[in-house]
Amino acid sequence: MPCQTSEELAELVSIAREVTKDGKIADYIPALGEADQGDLSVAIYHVENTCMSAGDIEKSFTLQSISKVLTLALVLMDHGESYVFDKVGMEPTGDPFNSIVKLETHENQRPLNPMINAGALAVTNMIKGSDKEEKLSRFLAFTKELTFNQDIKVCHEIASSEFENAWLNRSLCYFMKKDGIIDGDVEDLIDLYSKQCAVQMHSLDLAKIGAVFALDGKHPQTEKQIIPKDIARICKTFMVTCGMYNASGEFAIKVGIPAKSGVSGGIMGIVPYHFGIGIFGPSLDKKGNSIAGIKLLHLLSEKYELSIF
Ligand SMILES: NC(=O)CC[C@H](N)C(=O)O
Repeated sequence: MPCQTSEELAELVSIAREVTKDGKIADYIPALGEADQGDLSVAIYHVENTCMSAGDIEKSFTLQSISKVLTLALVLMDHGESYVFDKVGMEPTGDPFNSIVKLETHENQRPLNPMINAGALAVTNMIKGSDKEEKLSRFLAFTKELTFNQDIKVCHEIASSEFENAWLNRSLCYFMKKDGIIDGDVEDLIDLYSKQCAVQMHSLDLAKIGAVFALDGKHPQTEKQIIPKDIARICKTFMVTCGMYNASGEFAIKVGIPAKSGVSGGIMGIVPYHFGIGIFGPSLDKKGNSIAGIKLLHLLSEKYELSIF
Protein backbone atom coordinates (compact mmCIF):
# COMPACT_ATOMS: atom_id res chain seq x y z
CA MET A 1 0.00 0.00 0.00
CA PRO A 2 1.56 3.35 -0.96
CA CYS A 3 2.04 5.88 1.82
CA GLN A 4 0.12 9.11 1.71
CA THR A 5 2.07 12.18 2.67
CA SER A 6 0.09 14.09 5.23
CA GLU A 7 0.52 17.85 5.05
CA GLU A 8 0.23 18.14 8.80
CA LEU A 9 3.08 15.69 9.29
CA ALA A 10 5.17 17.46 6.65
CA GLU A 11 4.70 20.73 8.50
CA LEU A 12 5.95 19.22 11.77
CA VAL A 13 8.93 17.75 9.91
CA SER A 14 9.84 21.15 8.52
CA ILE A 15 9.72 22.71 12.01
CA ALA A 16 11.82 19.88 13.50
CA ARG A 17 14.27 19.97 10.58
CA GLU A 18 15.45 23.40 11.70
CA VAL A 19 17.34 21.92 14.68
CA THR A 20 19.38 19.53 12.51
CA LYS A 21 22.01 22.29 12.23
CA ASP A 22 22.52 22.22 16.02
CA GLY A 23 23.58 18.56 16.08
CA LYS A 24 26.41 16.48 14.71
CA ILE A 25 26.62 13.28 12.64
CA ALA A 26 28.31 10.33 14.38
CA ASP A 27 31.66 9.65 12.79
CA TYR A 28 33.32 7.22 15.22
CA ILE A 29 32.01 4.68 12.73
CA PRO A 30 33.55 6.48 9.73
CA ALA A 31 30.99 5.30 7.13
CA LEU A 32 28.14 6.85 9.17
CA GLY A 33 29.84 10.22 8.68
CA GLU A 34 28.70 10.24 5.03
CA ALA A 35 25.05 10.95 5.97
CA ASP A 36 23.44 14.32 5.16
CA GLN A 37 23.05 16.46 8.25
CA GLY A 38 19.78 18.11 7.15
CA ASP A 39 17.92 14.86 6.45
CA LEU A 40 14.78 14.04 8.40
CA SER A 41 12.07 11.51 7.65
CA VAL A 42 9.15 10.02 9.51
CA ALA A 43 6.70 7.21 8.85
CA ILE A 44 3.74 6.31 11.01
CA TYR A 45 2.31 2.81 10.59
CA HIS A 46 -1.12 2.34 12.08
CA VAL A 47 -2.12 -1.06 13.45
CA GLU A 48 -5.03 -1.04 11.00
CA ASN A 49 -2.48 -1.08 8.17
CA THR A 50 -2.62 2.49 7.00
CA CYS A 51 0.43 4.70 6.97
CA MET A 52 1.58 8.27 6.61
CA SER A 53 5.02 9.62 5.96
CA ALA A 54 6.88 12.86 5.39
CA GLY A 55 10.39 14.18 4.75
CA ASP A 56 13.27 12.29 3.14
CA ILE A 57 11.53 8.94 3.19
CA GLU A 58 13.49 7.54 0.25
CA LYS A 59 16.67 7.58 2.39
CA SER A 60 17.68 4.34 4.07
CA PHE A 61 19.69 4.05 7.27
CA THR A 62 21.14 1.36 9.53
CA LEU A 63 19.51 0.21 12.75
CA GLN A 64 22.56 0.56 15.03
CA SER A 65 21.34 0.44 18.64
CA ILE A 66 17.71 -0.05 17.59
CA SER A 67 18.77 -3.60 16.70
CA LYS A 68 19.31 -4.21 20.42
CA VAL A 69 15.55 -4.41 20.97
CA LEU A 70 15.24 -7.06 18.27
CA THR A 71 18.13 -9.21 19.47
CA LEU A 72 16.73 -9.02 22.99
CA ALA A 73 13.36 -10.29 21.76
CA LEU A 74 15.10 -13.07 19.82
CA VAL A 75 17.23 -14.34 22.72
CA LEU A 76 14.30 -14.19 25.12
CA MET A 77 12.44 -16.42 22.65
CA ASP A 78 15.54 -18.61 22.28
CA HIS A 79 16.30 -19.09 25.99
CA GLY A 80 13.62 -17.61 28.26
CA GLU A 81 13.86 -14.86 30.84
CA SER A 82 15.88 -16.45 33.62
CA TYR A 83 18.75 -17.53 31.34
CA VAL A 84 19.02 -14.08 29.74
CA PHE A 85 18.66 -12.01 32.91
CA ASP A 86 21.20 -14.14 34.67
CA LYS A 87 23.77 -12.52 32.37
CA VAL A 88 22.29 -9.05 31.77
CA GLY A 89 20.58 -6.75 34.28
CA MET A 90 17.38 -4.74 34.13
CA GLU A 91 18.46 -1.37 35.50
CA PRO A 92 19.02 1.91 33.69
CA THR A 93 22.37 3.67 33.83
CA GLY A 94 23.33 7.32 33.86
CA ASP A 95 26.41 6.50 31.78
CA PRO A 96 26.84 6.81 27.99
CA PHE A 97 25.85 3.77 25.89
CA ASN A 98 29.41 2.62 25.28
CA SER A 99 30.75 3.15 28.82
CA ILE A 100 32.92 0.42 30.36
CA VAL A 101 33.10 1.86 33.88
CA LYS A 102 30.20 -0.03 35.51
CA LEU A 103 31.55 -3.41 34.38
CA GLU A 104 34.39 -2.89 36.84
CA THR A 105 32.79 -0.85 39.61
CA HIS A 106 29.32 -2.38 39.90
CA GLU A 107 29.22 -5.07 42.57
CA ASN A 108 27.58 -7.58 40.23
CA GLN A 109 29.67 -7.78 37.03
CA ARG A 110 26.67 -8.23 34.72
CA PRO A 111 26.14 -5.34 32.31
CA LEU A 112 23.37 -3.15 33.71
CA ASN A 113 20.87 -3.59 30.88
CA PRO A 114 20.54 -4.91 27.31
CA MET A 115 20.27 -1.45 25.70
CA ILE A 116 23.85 -0.34 26.45
CA ASN A 117 26.64 -1.78 24.33
CA ALA A 118 27.98 -4.15 27.01
CA GLY A 119 24.52 -5.66 27.59
CA ALA A 120 23.72 -5.78 23.89
CA LEU A 121 26.98 -7.59 23.11
CA ALA A 122 26.15 -10.15 25.82
CA VAL A 123 22.68 -10.55 24.27
CA THR A 124 24.07 -11.01 20.74
CA ASN A 125 26.39 -13.66 22.18
CA MET A 126 23.26 -15.59 23.23
CA ILE A 127 21.61 -15.77 19.78
CA LYS A 128 21.15 -19.47 18.97
CA GLY A 129 23.03 -20.85 15.98
CA SER A 130 25.97 -23.12 15.20
CA ASP A 131 28.15 -20.27 13.91
CA LYS A 132 28.05 -16.50 13.30
CA GLU A 133 26.54 -17.00 9.82
CA GLU A 134 23.60 -18.99 11.15
CA LYS A 135 23.07 -16.47 13.95
CA LEU A 136 23.05 -13.57 11.50
CA SER A 137 20.69 -15.33 9.15
CA ARG A 138 18.28 -16.02 12.03
CA PHE A 139 18.43 -12.35 13.03
CA LEU A 140 17.84 -11.25 9.43
CA ALA A 141 14.92 -13.67 9.01
CA PHE A 142 13.36 -12.26 12.18
CA THR A 143 13.82 -8.67 10.93
CA LYS A 144 12.30 -9.57 7.56
CA GLU A 145 9.32 -11.10 9.29
CA LEU A 146 8.84 -8.01 11.48
CA THR A 147 9.07 -5.59 8.56
CA PHE A 148 7.22 -7.96 6.18
CA ASN A 149 9.97 -7.02 3.75
CA GLN A 150 12.19 -9.69 2.20
CA ASP A 151 14.59 -7.08 0.81
CA ILE A 152 16.06 -6.11 4.18
CA LYS A 153 19.81 -6.61 4.19
CA VAL A 154 23.07 -5.72 5.88
CA CYS A 155 24.96 -2.66 4.62
CA HIS A 156 28.41 -4.24 4.39
CA GLU A 157 30.22 -0.91 4.02
CA ILE A 158 28.91 0.26 7.41
CA ALA A 159 29.40 -3.16 9.04
CA SER A 160 33.07 -3.25 7.96
CA SER A 161 33.59 0.34 9.00
CA GLU A 162 32.33 -0.50 12.51
CA PHE A 163 34.25 -3.81 12.66
CA GLU A 164 37.52 -2.05 11.82
CA ASN A 165 37.04 0.57 14.54
CA ALA A 166 35.24 -1.31 17.34
CA TRP A 167 38.09 -1.15 19.87
CA LEU A 168 35.88 -0.12 22.77
CA ASN A 169 33.31 -2.83 21.99
CA ARG A 170 36.16 -5.36 21.85
CA SER A 171 37.30 -4.13 25.27
CA LEU A 172 33.78 -4.58 26.66
CA CYS A 173 33.75 -8.14 25.31
CA TYR A 174 37.12 -9.11 26.79
CA PHE A 175 36.07 -7.65 30.12
CA MET A 176 32.87 -9.72 30.06
CA LYS A 177 34.72 -12.80 28.90
CA LYS A 178 36.94 -12.57 31.97
CA ASP A 179 33.78 -12.62 34.14
CA GLY A 180 32.11 -15.47 32.25
CA ILE A 181 29.28 -13.26 30.91
CA ILE A 182 30.18 -14.14 27.33
CA ASP A 183 31.94 -17.09 25.76
CA GLY A 184 33.34 -17.91 22.34
CA ASP A 185 35.46 -15.93 19.93
CA VAL A 186 35.38 -12.15 20.46
CA GLU A 187 36.18 -11.36 16.80
CA ASP A 188 33.22 -13.50 15.69
CA LEU A 189 30.97 -11.68 18.15
CA ILE A 190 32.14 -8.22 17.00
CA ASP A 191 31.58 -9.30 13.38
CA LEU A 192 28.03 -10.47 14.14
CA TYR A 193 27.21 -7.39 16.25
CA SER A 194 28.58 -4.98 13.61
CA LYS A 195 26.39 -6.67 10.99
CA GLN A 196 23.31 -6.69 13.22
CA CYS A 197 23.82 -2.93 13.77
CA ALA A 198 24.27 -2.42 10.01
CA VAL A 199 20.92 -3.90 8.98
CA GLN A 200 19.51 -1.27 6.66
CA MET A 201 15.95 -0.11 6.16
CA HIS A 202 13.63 2.84 5.52
CA SER A 203 11.49 4.76 8.02
CA LEU A 204 8.43 2.83 6.92
CA ASP A 205 10.06 -0.54 7.76
CA LEU A 206 11.00 0.77 11.18
CA ALA A 207 7.49 2.14 11.78
CA LYS A 208 6.13 -1.29 10.95
CA ILE A 209 8.35 -2.97 13.53
CA GLY A 210 7.02 -0.40 15.99
CA ALA A 211 3.48 -1.37 15.04
CA VAL A 212 4.22 -5.03 15.85
CA PHE A 213 5.30 -3.97 19.35
CA ALA A 214 2.26 -1.67 19.57
CA LEU A 215 0.15 -4.80 19.03
CA ASP A 216 1.98 -6.74 21.76
CA GLY A 217 3.98 -8.75 19.24
CA LYS A 218 1.28 -9.48 16.65
CA HIS A 219 1.99 -8.45 13.07
CA PRO A 220 -0.66 -6.04 11.79
CA GLN A 221 -0.49 -7.45 8.25
CA THR A 222 -0.07 -11.18 8.75
CA GLU A 223 -1.84 -11.22 12.15
CA LYS A 224 0.77 -13.72 13.25
CA GLN A 225 2.02 -13.50 16.85
CA ILE A 226 5.70 -13.03 15.99
CA ILE A 227 6.83 -12.17 19.52
CA PRO A 228 5.08 -13.57 22.61
CA LYS A 229 3.14 -10.85 24.42
CA ASP A 230 5.23 -11.07 27.58
CA ILE A 231 8.47 -10.65 25.67
CA ALA A 232 7.09 -7.67 23.73
CA ARG A 233 6.16 -6.13 27.08
CA ILE A 234 9.70 -6.62 28.44
CA CYS A 235 11.21 -5.00 25.32
CA LYS A 236 8.85 -2.01 25.54
CA THR A 237 9.64 -1.54 29.22
CA PHE A 238 13.37 -1.43 28.47
CA MET A 239 12.66 1.10 25.74
CA VAL A 240 10.99 3.36 28.32
CA THR A 241 13.70 3.02 30.97
CA CYS A 242 16.83 2.77 28.78
CA GLY A 243 15.86 3.24 25.10
CA MET A 244 17.16 6.79 24.68
CA TYR A 245 20.44 6.09 26.51
CA ASN A 246 21.15 8.40 29.44
CA ALA A 247 18.44 10.79 28.20
CA SER A 248 15.65 8.25 28.80
CA GLY A 249 14.26 10.00 31.89
CA GLU A 250 13.90 13.37 30.24
CA PHE A 251 12.45 11.76 27.12
CA ALA A 252 9.88 9.87 29.22
CA ILE A 253 8.77 13.14 30.80
CA LYS A 254 8.74 15.23 27.62
CA VAL A 255 7.51 12.66 25.07
CA GLY A 256 6.35 9.66 27.08
CA ILE A 257 6.34 6.80 24.59
CA PRO A 258 8.53 3.67 24.45
CA ALA A 259 11.30 4.49 21.98
CA LYS A 260 14.73 3.26 20.93
CA SER A 261 17.35 5.25 19.10
CA GLY A 262 20.56 4.47 17.25
CA VAL A 263 23.66 6.51 16.34
CA SER A 264 22.67 6.40 12.68
CA GLY A 265 19.89 8.82 13.67
CA GLY A 266 17.08 6.27 13.63
CA ILE A 267 14.37 6.23 16.29
CA MET A 268 11.62 3.65 16.64
CA GLY A 269 8.63 4.83 18.66
CA ILE A 270 5.60 2.92 19.87
CA VAL A 271 2.16 4.25 20.68
CA PRO A 272 0.54 1.16 22.20
CA TYR A 273 -2.47 -0.24 20.31
CA HIS A 274 -2.33 2.65 17.83
CA PHE A 275 0.83 2.91 15.75
CA GLY A 276 4.54 2.52 15.29
CA ILE A 277 6.78 5.45 14.36
CA GLY A 278 9.98 5.23 12.31
CA ILE A 279 12.24 8.29 12.20
CA PHE A 280 15.55 8.98 10.53
CA GLY A 281 17.51 12.16 11.22
CA PRO A 282 21.29 11.64 11.35
CA SER A 283 22.17 14.89 13.11
CA LEU A 284 22.63 13.86 16.76
CA ASP A 285 22.54 15.67 20.09
CA LYS A 286 25.30 15.33 22.70
CA LYS A 287 23.92 12.05 24.05
CA GLY A 288 23.75 10.45 20.63
CA ASN A 289 20.02 10.76 19.91
CA SER A 290 18.63 12.24 16.69
CA ILE A 291 18.23 15.91 17.58
CA ALA A 292 15.44 16.58 15.07
CA GLY A 293 13.91 13.16 15.74
CA ILE A 294 13.45 14.02 19.41
CA LYS A 295 12.07 17.42 18.49
CA LEU A 296 9.61 15.82 16.08
CA LEU A 297 8.46 13.25 18.64
CA HIS A 298 8.03 16.03 21.16
CA LEU A 299 5.84 17.99 18.72
CA LEU A 300 3.81 14.89 17.82
CA SER A 301 3.34 13.89 21.45
CA GLU A 302 2.14 17.35 22.49
CA LYS A 303 -0.16 17.81 19.53
CA TYR A 304 -1.80 14.38 19.68
CA GLU A 305 -1.38 13.68 23.43
CA LEU A 306 0.62 10.52 22.88
CA SER A 307 2.28 10.14 26.29
CA ILE A 308 1.45 6.82 27.93
CA PHE A 309 1.84 8.37 31.36
N1 LIG B 1 24.29 3.89 20.10
C1 LIG B 1 24.41 3.12 19.06
O1 LIG B 1 23.62 3.14 18.14
C2 LIG B 1 25.62 2.26 19.10
C3 LIG B 1 25.64 1.19 18.05
C4 LIG B 1 26.98 1.04 17.43
N2 LIG B 1 26.95 -0.02 16.47
C5 LIG B 1 28.05 0.82 18.50
O2 LIG B 1 28.16 -0.23 19.04
O3 LIG B 1 28.80 1.70 18.81
